[in-house]
This record gives sequence, structure tokens and C-alpha cells, in this order.
Amino acid sequence: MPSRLSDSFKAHPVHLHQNHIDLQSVREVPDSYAWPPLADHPSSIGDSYHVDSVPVIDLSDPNAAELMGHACETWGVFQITNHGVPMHLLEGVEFQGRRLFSLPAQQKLKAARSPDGISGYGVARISSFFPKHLWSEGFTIVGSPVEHVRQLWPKDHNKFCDIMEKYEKEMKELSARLMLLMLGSLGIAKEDLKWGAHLKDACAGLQLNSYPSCPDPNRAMGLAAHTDSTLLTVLYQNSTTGLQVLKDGTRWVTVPPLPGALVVNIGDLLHILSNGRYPSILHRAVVHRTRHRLSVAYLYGPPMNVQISPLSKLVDLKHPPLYRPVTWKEYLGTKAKHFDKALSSVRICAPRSGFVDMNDHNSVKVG
Ligand SMILES: C=C1C[C@]23C[C@@]1(O)CC[C@H]2[C@@]12CCC[C@@](C)(C(=O)O1)[C@H]2[C@@H]3C(=O)O
Ligand SMILES: O=C(O)CCC(=O)C(=O)O
Ligand SMILES: [Fe+2]
Repeated sequence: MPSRLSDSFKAHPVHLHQNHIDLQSVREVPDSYAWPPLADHPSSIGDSYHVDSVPVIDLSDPNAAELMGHACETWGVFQITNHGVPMHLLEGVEFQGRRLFSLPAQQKLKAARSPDGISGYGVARISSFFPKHLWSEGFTIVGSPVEHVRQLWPKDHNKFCDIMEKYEKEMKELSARLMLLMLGSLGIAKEDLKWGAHLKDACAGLQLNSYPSCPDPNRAMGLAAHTDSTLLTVLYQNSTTGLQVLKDGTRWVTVPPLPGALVVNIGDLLHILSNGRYPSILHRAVVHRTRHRLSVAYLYGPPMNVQISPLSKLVDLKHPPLYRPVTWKEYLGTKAKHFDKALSSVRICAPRSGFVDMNDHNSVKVG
């Protein structure tokens, strides 16, 4: 992704609190990290009434496109198996992530993200919207990570950079393939998309997330509830649970880690492109009492300056365009300013009466 995407944050620099507290060695949750108890919505774990779970789609299944369309409309998130990304690459990325986060705090801070920057080490940007700190740390890669990684390992940055580059290449191909399947199930062909020939020239980034084990996981928050700004996000999570999605605006459903599977979630830009047919899913990451959790999100967006608006084939008298055109660059700036109100700030048409707006998260207590 050209580094100019970072211009989106110039108007809203975030002077991030850096974790001088070493979360790995804390025995009690400090007050500045203590969130209200997490049971703000019932969780579906241990709830025998709700038996549905996030769909798992085998990409080698001849019905994969149809299953995906259904999963996109009803959930906005699904897991994929048989996706073709080699297991050794997933393990390699996890190994490098662990290697990075296990460095001493002072070393990691040498690669800190600048307040108006996009890449580097730090807490998630969204943390500035909450009164309490998040129980996590992250490393964002947009464009080449070499300069930041050189700060971490002055004599040995190649291995990390090579693996991340290979992973990004695989993810870009997979994301373009997923986009075609998802659009296909809306009756949209590559040719219907002005930038259809550029699906592989997408803007994208990698977000490595680390969630240390926590002495009181019910009072801490790994990553607060949010939607991604992307078209879609492909997430690798290690074997520790933590990712939850808000189903029907009422209950948190855990997305269980499945060996070798990847989680795909719809972001705000695909919600706009689909004229509201596919919801961008509200999700969060909770933490674990004894286990360290690691996740790697591939954030896939359109070429930076392409205008994203509801596809004309999905617009008619009954379905007027719900959103005005917006570029990813502009939308990231809007998100940096308005966070969970970003989507409604580009909305031009109210939902029809009786139509449940799955993306109206503003009535939902986030956290
Ligand atoms: C391209 C991007 C999407 C993202 C902001 C970023 O510039 C790089 C980090 C991404 C991330 C990952 C964690 C959650 C999130 C909301 C955040 O604070 O940083 C997303 C951003 C997003 O999707 O808006
Ligand atoms: O760690 C997770 O499971 C979620 C990460 C996430 O939502 C993100 O990086 O945007
Ligand atoms: Fe996310």
C-alpha cells in the first residue's frame, strides 16, 4: 500500500499511550486497564438455546460461492478451510510475531508508530476512543516494514521481512479470489466493477496483534468492539480463543480457532459497495487467564484513490443508494475522527421502515 495512505491520519494524530507497564508480568489488572465486566451482552458460549455458530466454508466445495453469499448476508463473517495458504507460512508468521512481541519493551518502542503515522509498534488506533487501556499491543505493516524492523533487529531484519512479504502476497491473491466469489453471489461480475482489473493492486496492510495472558480476563479488553474499514479482512488466529462477533446486535459469539483455518470478515467498504446487503461485522477480542494470544489481520482495501459507492446493479427505485462515494483514504480519515459513527457519516439514505439495519451499531454499547 503506498505510504501516502497514512496521510489519512495527519488531521487526527493520536498520541498513544505506550505500554510502559509490562503486561506479561502484572499480577493484578491496574485500574487504568479495568473495564466494566464483559457480560454487557450474553455470550453464546454455554448457552444451549443458541446453537448456531459462525459458518465454516470449505473453498474446495463446489457450492462455496453460494454458501459464502449466505454467510455474508446473515453473518458478515465466516471461516475458510482449504484456502491454499501453506500451513508452514502461517506457522512462520506466528513464529515471527511471537519473536517480535517477546522483545523487551524498550526495544519494541524503538519501532513505535508516530502519532500521525500508520506503520510500526503501538496500541491499536481505536484505543484513543476509550477511557481505559486495551490489554494488547500491535505492530502494523503498511508498505515496506524494513525501516521499523531494522530498529528491532539491526543485524537481522531479513527473516521477518521476507516472511511477511510472502504472507502478504498469498493474502492478496486469496483476498482477490474471495472478493470475486462474494461479488459473484450478488450477481456482480469482475467487469461490473470499474476497478475489477485491479483487484490484485489493492491497498492492504498487516496488523499483528498480541494479547498477553491476563490475571482477571473478565475485567480487561483485548481489542474493543469495532468494525474494520476494509473491503474484507482475513484473520489468522493462534489456538487460543478470543475473537467474538456480535450476532444480530444482541449476543457475542466466539469464533473458535480451527487448525489451519482463516477467518474472513466484511469491512465497512464492502458494506457500502453491496449497498447494505452485506453487514460489516462488529467484533472484539477478549483475553485469556493463562494463555498468550496472537492474531494476524490482513486488511484488504481497494486501490487508495478509487471511489467506492453502492454498485449500480444493486441500486433501483426500491433500493436507493445508501452511501455517497468515498475513497479508502478518505474513509480512514473519517474513521480516525468519528470511529463508530464513520459509516453513518457517509450515509445518504435512511433505512426503509421495517428494514433491520445490521450496521446501525450506534445503538449497541461497544466495548
Ligand atoms: C489500514 C488500516 C485499518 C486499520 C487502521 C489501519 O491504518 C491500520 C490498522 C487497522 C486497524 C487494526 C485494528 C483495528 C482497527 C480499527 C485499528 O484501530 O487499526 C483497524 C483499522 C481499521 O480497519 O479502520
Ligand atoms: O485479534 C483478533 O481476533 C481481532 C483482531 C482485529 O479485529 C483486527 O486486527 O482488526
Ligand atoms: Fe478488526
